[in-house]
Amino acid sequence: MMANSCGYTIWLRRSQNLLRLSQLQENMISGTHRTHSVRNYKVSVVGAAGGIGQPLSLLLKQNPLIKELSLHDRTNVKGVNMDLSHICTATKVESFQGEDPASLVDALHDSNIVVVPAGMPRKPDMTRDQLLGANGEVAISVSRAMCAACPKALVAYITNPLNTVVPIAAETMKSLGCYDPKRMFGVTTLDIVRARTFLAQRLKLDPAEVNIPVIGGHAGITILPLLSLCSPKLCATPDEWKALTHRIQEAGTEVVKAKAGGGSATLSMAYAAAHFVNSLLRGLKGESGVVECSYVASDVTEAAFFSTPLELGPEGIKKNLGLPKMSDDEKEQLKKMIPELKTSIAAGIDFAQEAICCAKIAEAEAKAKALKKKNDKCKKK
Ligand SMILES: NC(=O)C1=CN([C@@H]2O[C@H](COP(=O)(O)OP(=O)(O)OC[C@H]3O[C@@H](n4cnc5c(N)ncnc54)[C@H](O)[C@@H]3O)[C@@H](O)[C@H]2O)C=CC1
Ligand SMILES: O=C([O-])CC(=O)C(=O)O
Repeated sequence: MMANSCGYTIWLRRSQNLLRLSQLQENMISGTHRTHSVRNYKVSVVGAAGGIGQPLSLLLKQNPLIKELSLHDRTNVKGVNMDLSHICTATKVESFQGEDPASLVDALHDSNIVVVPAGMPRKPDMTRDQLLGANGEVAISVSRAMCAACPKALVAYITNPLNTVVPIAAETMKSLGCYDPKRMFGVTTLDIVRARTFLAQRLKLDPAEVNIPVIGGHAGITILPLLSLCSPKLCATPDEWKALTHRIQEAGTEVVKAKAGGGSATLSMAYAAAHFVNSLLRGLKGESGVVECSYVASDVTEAAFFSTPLELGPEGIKKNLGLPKMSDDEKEQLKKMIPELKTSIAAGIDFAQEAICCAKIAEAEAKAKALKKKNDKCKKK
C-alpha cells in the first residue's frame, strides 16, 4: 500500500512536471500566460500532410488560443489527424481530404484563420518563380473556398512563389467580391527568424535578444534585412555586412541544397508560421502592440505588395507602420528590388485574370449546355 501510494505520488509529480512542461511550451509559443488566454478560435491548415503542414499542425495543436484545428490536404491527411488527435491538449482536430472544392469548403467553414503551406517545394537549381505553374492554382482554390466558407477569416500564405501567390489570391478574391486587403498575409517570418539566428551567432548572443526588421518580399534581393536597425547594434565591416545580407537572402537555397532533392525548409518554416499565426491570434483577441513584418497589399513603395512592420488587431492589419528609417545603402537595395517585385506581382495578376476568364467561359458553356438540354426536352414534347 505504502509502496503503491509512494509510486502514485512519484507518477503524479512526474505528470505534473509534464503538464508544467507543456504549459511552458504553450507559453513559449504564445507569449501569453495560459490562465489569461481564451481557447476560442478555429484555425485551418491547407496542405496539412506536407513537410511544413505536419510540424506546423503539431505546433498549433499546442496553442492555447486554438479551439479547433481543421486539417486539409489532397492526400494522406487522415493519418495526420489521427496521430495529432492523441495529443493531450484541448484543441479539437478534424480533417478533410480530397481534390474537390467541396472538401476544402467544408474544411474552411467558419475559420478565423486559414494558413496555407500547400504546394510543391523547390528542387536544387530551381528558382521560386519556377513553382508558379504548379502552385498558382492553390491560391485560386483557397480564395474561392474562403469566399464561400469564411469570407472574414485572415489568410496567411506560405506557398511559393510568395511574391506572386499573394497577388493571385488578392485578384481572385476581388473578382468574387470578398477581398479585404487587411486580412491577407504572405508569411515572411522565416526571413526574420533566420536574420535573428545569424546575427545572434555573429553577436554571440541568444537569438531571443536580437531584433531586426526584414522588409520587401520573399525571394533573393527582394528580401531586405535592415541590418542598420539591428538591436543590439551591429558593428561590422562593409564586407561582413554584405555577406550577412546575402546569407539571409539565400538561406532558403542553402536548405534546398542541403536537402539535395528532398525539398526545402520545413521545420524552421513550421516554427516561423506557428509564431506568425500566434501573433494573428493575439491581434484577433484584441491584444495591443502585436507587430509582425508580412507581405501584404501596400502603398508604401511603388510595389503593390510589400512587407513592412504591421500592427495586428481584431480585423487583421490595424496599421501599416511603413518603411523604417534606412541607411543609404539599404535605400539603394530597396530601389533595386522594386522592378523585380513589380514583375512578380504583374505575373500574379495575369495568372489570376486568365483563371477568372477561363472560369467565366466554363460557366457560360455550362449555362448554354443546360439551356440546350431544356430546349431539346421542349422540342420532344
Ligand atoms: N514562405 C516561406 O518562407 C516558405 C515557403 N515554402 C513553400 O511552402 C510550400 C510547401 O512546402 P512543403 O511543405 O515542403 O511541401 P510538401 O510537398 O512537403 O507539402 C505540400 C503539401 O501540400 C499538399 N497540396 C498541394 N496542393 C494542394 C492543394 N491544391 N490543396 C490541398 N493540398 C495541397 C500536398 O499534398 C502536400 O501534402 C512550397 O511551395 C514551398 O516552396 C517553403 C519554405 C518557406
Ligand atoms: O527556398 C525555398 O524554396 C523555400 C523558401 O521559401 C525558404 O526556405 O525561404
